[in-house]
Amino acid sequence: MNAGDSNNKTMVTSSNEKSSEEKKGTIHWFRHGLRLHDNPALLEALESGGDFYPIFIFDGEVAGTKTAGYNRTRFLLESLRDLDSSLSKHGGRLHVFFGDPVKVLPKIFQEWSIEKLTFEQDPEPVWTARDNAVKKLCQDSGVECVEKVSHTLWDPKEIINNNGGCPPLTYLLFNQVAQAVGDPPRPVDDPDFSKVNMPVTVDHDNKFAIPTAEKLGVQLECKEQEARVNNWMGGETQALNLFKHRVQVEEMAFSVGSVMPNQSYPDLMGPPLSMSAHLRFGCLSIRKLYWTLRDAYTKISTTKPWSTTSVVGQVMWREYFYTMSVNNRSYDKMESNPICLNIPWYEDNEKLQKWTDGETGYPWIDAIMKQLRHEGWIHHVARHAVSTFLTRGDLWISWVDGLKVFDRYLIDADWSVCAGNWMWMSSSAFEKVLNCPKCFCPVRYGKKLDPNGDYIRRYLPVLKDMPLRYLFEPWKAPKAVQEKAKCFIGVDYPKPMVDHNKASKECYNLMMDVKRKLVAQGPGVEHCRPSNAEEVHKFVWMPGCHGATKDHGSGEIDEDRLCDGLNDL
Ligand SMILES: Cc1cc2nc3c(=O)[nH]c(=O)nc-3n(C[C@H](O)[C@H](O)[C@H](O)COP(=O)(O)OP(=O)(O)OC[C@H]3O[C@@H](n4cnc5c(N)ncnc54)[C@H](O)[C@@H]3O)c2cc1C
Repeated sequence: MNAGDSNNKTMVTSSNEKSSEEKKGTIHWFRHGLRLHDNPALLEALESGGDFYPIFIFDGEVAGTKTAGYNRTRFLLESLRDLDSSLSKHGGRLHVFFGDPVKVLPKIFQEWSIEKLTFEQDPEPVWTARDNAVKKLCQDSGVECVEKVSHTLWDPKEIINNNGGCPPLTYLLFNQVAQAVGDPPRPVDDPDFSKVNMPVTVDHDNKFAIPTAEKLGVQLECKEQEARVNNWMGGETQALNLFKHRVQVEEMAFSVGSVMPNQSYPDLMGPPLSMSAHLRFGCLSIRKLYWTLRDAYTKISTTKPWSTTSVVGQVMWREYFYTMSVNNRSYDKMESNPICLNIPWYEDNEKLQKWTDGETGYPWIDAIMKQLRHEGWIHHVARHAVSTFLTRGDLWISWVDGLKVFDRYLIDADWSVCAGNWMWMSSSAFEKVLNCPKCFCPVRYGKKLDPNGDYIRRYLPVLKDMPLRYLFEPWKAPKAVQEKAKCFIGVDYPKPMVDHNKASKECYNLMMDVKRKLVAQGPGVEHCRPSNAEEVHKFVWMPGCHGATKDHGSGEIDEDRLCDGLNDL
């Protein structure tokens, strides 16, 4: 047996209680990793020969279903349908069950004479109790249980062990530890179904069928979700098509000495190009993405080694946030989270609701929040805009509240990646660059990224006839202009909920207070934070913004020194 085999990162629970003649079936249990390619646990199942049963179990939580809104649920169901269709090309099908895996599995172990269960490691601590219970169940019932690492590039526990037992708290440190551990494994071969028999159970009652969102109790949240303007579709087939396209785009960028065109030249209006939701559900293998891009980069940029500034470096952010969360069940909280600073955020449900509903009165912020609800995906730069507005930029409301909203509406919302990004952006950093009211001004930032206002007009049709001059601050439009645009501010579209100039200065001073108190307390709490200002500049889209702040002691901020590069707006 392969227990503890660290080479191929396999963890096995086994028992010899029953003889192998009595049992011949193998189950591969899909949870994340909703793909056939680069799926080492699936390969292990197929290697066994005999009867093979691919399954998925809805237990009310799997793959983040507990908190998912309509768009993410639909994305998951599409991914399952795609998987089912791919399996049917090999003569099989996906068998879907409902209930607690510890109750569902014993029945099918018996009914299908199962001797082996395989699954991909779900590294986040929210899944540990479930998987430990299933491993124990296998042990008790004499079923070999094989778990393989392929949702992440490295086994997060290996990184933690190599960092002296604790997670690397900065991205820089994470990269150093990962480098010391060595290259991640390359993708494994595509599956070969020729050795197995896939019994397709007659299912007159459709009891193994993939349910609808309604059956799962998830309803459309608004009519725009049906329209699918930007058509994000789940499934391995979609993921691989998109991947092919993305590789071409990245290769083209490498060949002209550029990196990360998706982030450097944000296209808010274009067709979906992001792979994050496919990576989140495992429709696309992270190792396939990493190695294809790294190889392409190395081939083209022969002089410069691949680096953390390329899209490969972006993928490392995902690893970093996953690794940090592994031993931390409170990673998505503030008070009980040992790597998050406690900040006395305001509690203001009314303001939180306005932000959630896209009714802040700042069109740039509201358009983003509408897109989030309608389509389930918003660009990285848009995430910066709304996360800073909610937290340190304007409203001084906890990142945990923002996380809950993202976790419901984003199709790529990952328990650890989402919380990690919110924590990093909002609460635990005193980097001057992040404490920059002008950089994150909801008017200036929007003008820079949506210079013609097309994005705002698409997601806020109520403002479609507002002249560009007033589009980002429509409250300044004279009454006659509002009348002509058929949009009265305060009636058809809200007045700004806060005055950004005042609110951002208050937030700045509050953040400085937190900093002063922490400094006075002596050696600081080790917490998740940016490594340095340069990293913030790479992570957050602030072109030309140098973030040089000067606090005159009285809380007065020298705004001209805050972000020289944005003066041209
Ligand atoms: C407040 C906030 C919340 C976020 N929540 C999530 C989330 O729940 N899930 C999620 O996948 N991303 C999240 N991100 C990160 C980022 O916005 C998305 O990963 C990115 O927009 C995906 O676009 P892309 O696929 O074109 O990225 P690319 O630039 O092409 O990067 C390739 C892949 O690297 C990973 N990646 C890139 N940036 C990051 C990052 N900052 N952190 C972690 N992984 C990254 C993603 O898997 C992405 O698909 C969040 C960012 C912020 C500021």
